[in-house]
Amino acid sequence: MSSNVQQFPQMLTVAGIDSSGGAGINADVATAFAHHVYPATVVVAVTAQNTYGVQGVQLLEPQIIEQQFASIADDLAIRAVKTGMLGDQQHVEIVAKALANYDFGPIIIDPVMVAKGGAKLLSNEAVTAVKTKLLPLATLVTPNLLEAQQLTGIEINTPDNLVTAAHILQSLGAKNVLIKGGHAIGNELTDYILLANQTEFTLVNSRVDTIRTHGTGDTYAAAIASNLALGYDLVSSIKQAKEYLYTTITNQIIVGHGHGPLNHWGRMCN
Ligand SMILES: Nc1ncnc2c1ncn2[C@@H]1O[C@H](COP(=O)(O)OP(=O)(O)OP(=O)(O)O)[C@@H](O)[C@H]1O
Ligand SMILES: Cc1ncc(COP(=O)(O)O)c(N)n1
Repeated sequence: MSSNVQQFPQMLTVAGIDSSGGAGINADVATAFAHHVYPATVVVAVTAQNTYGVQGVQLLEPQIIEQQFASIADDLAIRAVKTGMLGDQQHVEIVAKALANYDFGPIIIDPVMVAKGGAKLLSNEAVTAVKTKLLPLATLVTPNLLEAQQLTGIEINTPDNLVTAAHILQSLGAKNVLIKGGHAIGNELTDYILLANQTEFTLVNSRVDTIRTHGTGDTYAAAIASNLALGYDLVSSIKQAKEYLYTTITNQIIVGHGHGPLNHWGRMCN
């Protein structure tokens, strides 16, 4: 019998597990596989959640988090990394230290703070650690509007404020900034991107009328990281990720009774 050996680029996600499978590491792994990228995982938190909300959170002990990083760094060839839910200040600091210590390629920081259902996934005290320890490492930071407000301290209620917020995020150390517009009011959603070379662009799409948007932020960042691992430049990685995300939202699947997960088979449906 002949065997078939293949190699796929490897990416790493550092985040929490979602028992309902829709967000966090679960979304990241599904996204990576859909991109033909191999996902490694550092689990920072285990959550009990479903499409109605988050019922429980358990942050893992620092030692096992550090060991996961070391195990991966000793053996795999990671070409891009993304972070998601990190929980509290201590865990943000552990992750920042590991990311500064190991070379996993470009670093995408998705500063997850609150789940769709309103549960807090990052403590208030941890926001300072995200600003001072994680943002300086970020190749790209991908806050939603509320997270961008928290990190910059300014209210984003005009296009000018959005641009100002992106510049503040750069001044905190993030090389490139993507502020997501999913939480805006209205049917036209705009993501604003400010690149390291000071060029800017927007990605605009219409709002799909659905409540099945559990894990959109994770999926977006994981798709960008997957595209970077595949060797695409940052701009095309972002644009392709946005297209991927849109296929997962428009081709809906029914799971649970609340904010259901995305459809990572979406591209196969078109
Ligand atoms: N109903 C929708 N229709 C189309 N696109 C959407 C919809 N909801 C979110 N998106 C897109 O998904 C991306 C992420 O949106 P959002 O701003 O909600 O991020 P997020 O809050 O980090 O996501 P999450 O709530 O999953 O953590 C954005 O590009 C946004 O335009
Ligand atoms: C483990 C984990 N990570 C991230 C999210 C955010 O996703 P959403 O805002 O769609 O609930 C989540 N709910 N759970």
